Amino acid sequence: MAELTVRIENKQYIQGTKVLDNIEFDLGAGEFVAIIGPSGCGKTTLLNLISGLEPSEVGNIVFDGEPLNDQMCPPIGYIFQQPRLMPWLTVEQNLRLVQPNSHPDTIDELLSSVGLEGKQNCYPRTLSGGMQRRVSIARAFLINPKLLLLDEPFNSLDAPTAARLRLLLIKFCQRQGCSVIFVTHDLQEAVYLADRILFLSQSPSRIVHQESVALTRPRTESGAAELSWQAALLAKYPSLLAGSVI
Ligand SMILES: Nc1ncnc2c1ncn2[C@@H]1O[C@H](COP(=O)(O)OP(=O)(O)OP(=O)(O)O)[C@@H](O)[C@H]1O
Repeated sequence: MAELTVRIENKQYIQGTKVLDNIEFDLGAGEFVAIIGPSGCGKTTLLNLISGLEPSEVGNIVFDGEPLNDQMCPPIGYIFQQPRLMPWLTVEQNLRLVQPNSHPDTIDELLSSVGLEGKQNCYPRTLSGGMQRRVSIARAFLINPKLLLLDEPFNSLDAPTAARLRLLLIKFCQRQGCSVIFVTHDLQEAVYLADRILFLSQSPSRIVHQESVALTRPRTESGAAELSWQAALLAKYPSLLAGSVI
C-alpha cells in the first residue's frame, strides 16, 4: 500500500492564478521521489500542500491510510528553500524548538554530521547562508521524520559540501526508512538520489512524465551509468526539463 497518496485536482491562489492541475501520485514506504519542473510551476506550492502549510481546497492527501489534517499529522520534516531559523535563538535553541527533549549528544552528533561542530551557541546572523541551511537540515533530521520534504536543499552550497550532504541524506533515509519528496532543478542530482522522478509542466502544472531510475545503488554522482541514463532520457524527451514531452 502507498504510504502517501496525493490527489490535487486544482490549486488556485486567491488572486486567481491556477498553479496545480490534477496532480496525482503515490509514494511508497521508504521511497525517494524527486520532482523536477520549470521555475514557478508550483513545486513549492505542492510541498506546502502536502505539509499542510497551504490548504488544499480540491483534492486530498492521505498518509498511511488516513487523511492528512490537523488531527492526523505524522512527523514531517520540511527543509525549506530558505533556512527559516529563528534569529533570536541560538543554533541549539533552534533545534530544540522542534524536539525540546533531545539529548545534548544527539544535537552534537547531528551538528557534526552537517559540518557545524562547535556552533551550538551561535546565533543565525553569525553564520553564512550555507551554514544556516545546514542547521535547517539538522532541524528536519532531528524529529526522525516519517516523511521528509526537501525544497532544493543544497542550492547555494559549495560542491564538496553539497556532495557530502547528499551522502548524509542517503544514509539518513536508509537508516530512518522515511519516505522522501525532493524538489530540484538538477537532473544529475535527482538521478543520483531518487528511486523515481516526476517531471512537471509549466504552470498550471501537471505531471507530464515519470520515470523510475533503473540504476543499482550505491550510485556515483557523475558515474558513467548515471550520465548515460540521463542522456538517454533527454535524447528521448529533449524538452523534459522545460516541462514538455513533445
Ligand atoms: N502565496 C501565494 N500567493 C499567490 N501566488 C503565489 C503564492 N505562492 C506562490 N504563488 C505563485 O504560484 C506559482 C508557483 O510558485 P511556486 O513557488 O510553487 O513555484 P516553484 O515551482 O516552486 O518555483 P521555483 O522553481 O522558482 O522555486 C507562481 O506563479 C507564484 O507566483
